[in-house]
Amino acid sequence: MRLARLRGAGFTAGRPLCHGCMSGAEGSARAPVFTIMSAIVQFENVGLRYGLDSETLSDVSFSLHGGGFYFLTGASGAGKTSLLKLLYLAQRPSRGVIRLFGEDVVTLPRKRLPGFRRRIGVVFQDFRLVPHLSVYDNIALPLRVAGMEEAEVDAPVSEMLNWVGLGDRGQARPATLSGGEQQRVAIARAVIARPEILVADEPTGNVDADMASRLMTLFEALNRLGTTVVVATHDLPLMGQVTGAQMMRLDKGRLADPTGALRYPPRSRGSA
Ligand SMILES: Nc1ncnc2c1ncn2[C@@H]1O[C@H](COP(=O)(O)OP(=O)(O)OP(=O)(O)O)[C@@H](O)[C@H]1O
Repeated sequence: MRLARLRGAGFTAGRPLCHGCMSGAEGSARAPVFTIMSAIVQFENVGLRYGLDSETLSDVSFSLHGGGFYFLTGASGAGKTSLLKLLYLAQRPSRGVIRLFGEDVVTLPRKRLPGFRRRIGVVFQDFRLVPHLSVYDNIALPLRVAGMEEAEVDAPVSEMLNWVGLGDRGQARPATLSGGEQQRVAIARAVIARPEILVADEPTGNVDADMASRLMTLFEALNRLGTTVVVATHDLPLMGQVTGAQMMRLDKGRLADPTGALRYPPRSRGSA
């Protein structure tokens, strides 16, 4: 079923995610082809406390809609990574309600969590590549976990390697790559299986401005195919690059707008 979903989304050999999306050839001004749908993520009065410390996140309430593109911003230590961890189910909140895909995931039995996690692609701030696997095998991992037949793995992986500019590094081990190259492998691995939600924590922190812009174009291409994208970043110009994207700002663990209302980033063409 998963494979059928990947195929349905166009991920078959010879049928790329997006011709030229890494070169910007598609152009970010093109209208999204995917209509924004009902709430896919809902936080209601969520609080998070690590141990006996005071709350890292307090009274966080917001809704994200299927097919949307969202940025999460805020100063260092504001709680961005903590919020994303709640979103990709690496952490349970201390209080409040979190619904993903319409289901309450706070009270969900543990055995059901992996099924939810598989629907979410994550670009971790510290990459978390598997050190003993090649770059190629790291990127192929989600397809293999999803049960894709080996004969079908090569085309999308090779294509993804080229998109992130690592076509000649497929057999390298992660430790032999630069930080920026490892980050691109982490992004390729997160997006290759077309997750329903993509969560990326500072995904452009280690790459130059040109590569950051190209990676954002890749995220936009994925978003146009229906993936809801959530990116934590400090990079305001990058936020303004994505047409129609909205942003939330965290300030010392609280949303700057406690109602959860979203804003358009400065310089976004969608903010007019
Ligand atoms: N596992 C943990 N145990 C205890 N405290 C933690 C843990 N993880 C984060 N914190 C604390 O929570 C606060 C928010 O951290 P978090 O990493 O979520 O912020 P951030 O906005 O992502 O910061 P940055 O932009 O620097 O990555 C910090 O004070 C941090 O020390």
